[in-house]
Amino acid sequence: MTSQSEHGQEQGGELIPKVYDAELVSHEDSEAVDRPRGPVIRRLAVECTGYVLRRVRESERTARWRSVLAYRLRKLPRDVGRLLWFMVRGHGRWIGKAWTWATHGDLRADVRAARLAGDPQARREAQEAIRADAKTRWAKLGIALRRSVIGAAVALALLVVLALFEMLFDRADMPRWLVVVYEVRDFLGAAIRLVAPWLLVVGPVGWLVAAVWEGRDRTPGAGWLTQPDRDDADSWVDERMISRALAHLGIAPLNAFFKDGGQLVYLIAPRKDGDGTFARVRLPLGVTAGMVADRRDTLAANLGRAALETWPTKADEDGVLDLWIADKGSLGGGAGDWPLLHDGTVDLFDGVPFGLTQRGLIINAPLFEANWLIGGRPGQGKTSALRTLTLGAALDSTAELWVFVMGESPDFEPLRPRLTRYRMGMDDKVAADAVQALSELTEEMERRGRTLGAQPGQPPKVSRKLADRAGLGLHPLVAAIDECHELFQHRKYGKQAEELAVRLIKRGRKYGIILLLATQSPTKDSIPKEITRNVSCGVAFAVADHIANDGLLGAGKYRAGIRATELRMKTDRGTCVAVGVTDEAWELVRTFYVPFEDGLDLVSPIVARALAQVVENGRTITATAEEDEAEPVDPLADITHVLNGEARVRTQTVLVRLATLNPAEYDDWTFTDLSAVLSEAGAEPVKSHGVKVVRADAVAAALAARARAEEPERHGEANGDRPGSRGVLPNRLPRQNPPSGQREQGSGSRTGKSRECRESPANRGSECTPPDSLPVEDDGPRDRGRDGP
Ligand SMILES: Nc1ncnc2c1ncn2[C@@H]1O[C@H](COP(=O)(O)OP(=O)(O)OP(=O)(O)O)[C@@H](O)[C@H]1O
Repeated sequence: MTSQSEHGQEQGGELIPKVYDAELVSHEDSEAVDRPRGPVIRRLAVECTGYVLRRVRESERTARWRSVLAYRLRKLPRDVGRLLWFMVRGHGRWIGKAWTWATHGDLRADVRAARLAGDPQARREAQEAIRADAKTRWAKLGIALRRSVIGAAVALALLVVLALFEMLFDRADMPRWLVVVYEVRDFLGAAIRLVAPWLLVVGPVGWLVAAVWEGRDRTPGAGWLTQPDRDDADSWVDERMISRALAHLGIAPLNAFFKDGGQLVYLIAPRKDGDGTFARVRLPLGVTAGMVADRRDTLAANLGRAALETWPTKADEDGVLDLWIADKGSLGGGAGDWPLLHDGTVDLFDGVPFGLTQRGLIINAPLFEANWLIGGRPGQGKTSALRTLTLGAALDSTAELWVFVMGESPDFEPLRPRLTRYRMGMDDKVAADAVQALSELTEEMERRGRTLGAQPGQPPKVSRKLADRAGLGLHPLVAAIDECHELFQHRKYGKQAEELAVRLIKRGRKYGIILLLATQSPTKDSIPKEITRNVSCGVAFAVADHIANDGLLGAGKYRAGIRATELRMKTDRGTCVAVGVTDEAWELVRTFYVPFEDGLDLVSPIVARALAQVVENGRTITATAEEDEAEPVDPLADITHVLNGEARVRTQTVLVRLATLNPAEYDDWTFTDLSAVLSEAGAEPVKSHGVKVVRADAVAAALAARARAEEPERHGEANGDRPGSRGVLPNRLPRQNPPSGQREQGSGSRTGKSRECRESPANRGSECTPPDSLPVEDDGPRDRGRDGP
């Protein structure tokens, strides 16, 4: 029991402690009480300090201000000297202004000008203006003085009366309003006593600050106050630098603007943008972005940059300047390795890695729903760029690729196994095949239109899903034509090629037909205007003039400062100006380069990968990419053929027969052409019965002599590289010409190599040649090779 009363009561078998004194506390307070106090406070302090320190350290602004502060401390002596100089100059300017005011300097200048101009009327008026001004000035001064004296006298009289009244009467006996007046007087007196000593200090300081302000540097901007001494000072561009550079361009309205103390409005203050600085400036009245772009060299020099590193272009309005300035030297060096060099695939609907922008970002160039026009002076990287795009397309296993090279160049040889059509050469046959291909592409476009229309929901364009359905034949079809000016300027096929290409460019995009054109010569004659107008992606490597520039990039681009004329031959090889490849108005692109030259072939492994992908994805493509190369036209052999075993045939008849045999080649032949070929071979036409005839024995002798002459040449070729070839071709390079045996048969017939037959735009609906077929007689399109994957 005793123990129960001391320790508590027992309830239900449990001992309840006895409470002698207590206080009601909340749950939180009780928790706080329960926790040991010391560690909590310490932890809180540590956490707070850590948070503050982190914020301080992380804050970019703090870092910047620290750097500015350190810079200013280092520059303190120079700044103090500068401020002193401003103060002196400020006083000087005030004195100058006071002197001008006091002596009516501006009006006197008018008098002087009138005297010099010999205009007595203007002079008299200016002198009268001085007199009137002086009179008004003194009158105003008199009024101000009078008002001040009267005011001071009234105030003094009031104070004296108040003082006397206070001497005579006690304030307690005064009426309330009078007490208030005394209180106001006392308050004002106290305030003046308090402020006066401060005024003695603040007054002179304010005076000095005003003098410094008056004497401040009035050149544009005020960056000197904040610009820190940075490690990357070379890259540092600020408003002051830009304003100063613009102020010294020699553009009259800009000069006047700055002379009058104008300050430019920066719609976007200079900010880091990739490997450079970007700013957007509203230009003053009378100045356009084009005027600044015209003085790009001076602007670049003023900014301490190369012209290529300075890009003044028009923003949305003519009066707004977009200025991008590269960090010094950042545009040197190539774009690095192509991201798909060693692995990776492409979805053509997403684009192909093409190069690095000036901002250092990779451009995934759009291919689907796009057409490209690539151009520039020789040897600047057009073909390589075209090849990179085609290689990218090859890595999309659904894409079908056609390539036409209108010149003797092996740049696309390694791609051959992946190409559905490939023609290369300078002869008319390649041009004829290219036109044929364009014509078939337009037919294919119509077919695709019908196929799309038959799909549920009538989709307006090909989608990835539709392209993947092999049965529909809506896969991406990329047709690349290198040196396309040769085609568009072709005396026979040029016009037709132009019409077909324009139709394809205008309408083929949504059907997955993509045209890539590259040219050395982007003039208005070589590249039809309609093509320039309608291609979505324009790429200009170094070009010679504004005509070529706008021919590739679109009208008005040169004017707007988007200029590939600034790119230097050789130095800027591989760098181009491109429009339409990103959402930006233009890009300066360092293109990726996949080498195929000097024995280094990195293209073939990619093609091998592409082929493997095609097989892996269940598409059918065989290594029979070697198209049946057309046998080069052999006029001598053709003449023998049309002589038909007759001993003599009239030249007129030979010409008619030749035109029937091969209209593409001989349709426009005249006697001169025939005679030239025969004379060169030593079988010139002779006169017989008053008409010119071709003698069969002379032609046969000429053919035999040629065969004898060619024999050692062929042996020589077998033992070494062919002269004039660019780059080293892979071993598996297919034969370009038919075997000599076939040539000697000289019948003018064409040979068709073995190939597999699958459905393709080219052969869809037509009969296929069985594998290992014998020479075919047909003269129609001969490169109906294997289909697209
Ligand atoms: N992006 C690049 N980076 C580095 N070098 C390049 C690049 N593109 C091209 N080159 C170099 O320039 C050379 C010429 O390139 P390419 O054949 O593509 O020029 P082109 O403009 O097509 O010339 P042409 O008009 O004579 O056909 C290449 O062999 C290569 O050495």
